[in-house]
Amino acid sequence: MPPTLRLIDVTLTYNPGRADEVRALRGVNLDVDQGEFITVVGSNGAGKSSTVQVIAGDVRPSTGEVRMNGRVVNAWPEHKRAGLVARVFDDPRVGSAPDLSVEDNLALALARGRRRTLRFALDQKRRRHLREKLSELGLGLEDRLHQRVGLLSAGQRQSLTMVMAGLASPRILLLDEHLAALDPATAQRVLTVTSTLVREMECATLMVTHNMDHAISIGTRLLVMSGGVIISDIAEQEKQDLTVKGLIDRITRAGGTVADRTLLAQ
Ligand SMILES: Nc1ncnc2c1ncn2[C@@H]1O[C@H](COP(=O)(O)OP(=O)(O)OP(=O)(O)O)[C@@H](O)[C@H]1O
Repeated sequence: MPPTLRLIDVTLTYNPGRADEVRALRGVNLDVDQGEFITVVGSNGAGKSSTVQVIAGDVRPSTGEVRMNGRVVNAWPEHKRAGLVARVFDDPRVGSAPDLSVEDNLALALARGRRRTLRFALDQKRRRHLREKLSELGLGLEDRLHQRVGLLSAGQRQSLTMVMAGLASPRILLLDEHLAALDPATAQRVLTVTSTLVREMECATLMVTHNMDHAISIGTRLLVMSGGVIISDIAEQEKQDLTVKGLIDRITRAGGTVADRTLLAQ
């Protein structure tokens, strides 16, 4: 079976041929299988977000191929990939509709997952199931099903976005610095939620983070990017023994730099 996600020699050049040309990706090769949970670190401008954008379909690679379940998807716009790819952004306000209730947001996500063949409203059984699912997160969301999402805290809202991503049954989940806007204690809680939900989803997951502790403590594989390429690909076994200092040493030895804000986040 082909990998769920495959990047073959992907390059991305912004503003080609102009004075402000930037070679954001210089040949990224990556295979991600179902169930793999990859954390991605790297200094500012390393190409992490560009990689996520190329996978999400925000931008097309300049050269190379993006494959999903064996199919080349370079030319697929974002909306065509929506059934396969779910994405959680750094801004907790982005992933859910503030004027709709928690329940209506969940119903929308569920409908998206079933490719809109489902009735919009939740029936009793599904409502019970969702309430159980929310209560497992330990954030009190199960008692706020009828409240407007705009009233939730940032951590609750980001957790809700994660649950919504799960309901859409994606094959690929992209977490683009999704903890960056949260205070450390909330980020830790949402990290636990992330771990639980990603395990249930069994998709191919990429999580971009500037927090080395998070990158080490969660997931099954760790990638380090620098200068538009992957400079280190660390498997689960090796990752388990890593310390933050060990990882930073490793990045420096591989020729990468560590951003100030990464160091500050430790
Ligand atoms: N729309 C754009 N137009 C021009 N250059 C861009 C654009 N987006 C990103 N870049 C440049 O591409 C390079 C890679 O950026 P990218 O955002 O992928 O890095 P990153 O690893 O996510 O960095 P950060 O951690 O700072 O978010 C950088 O030099 C950046 O300035």
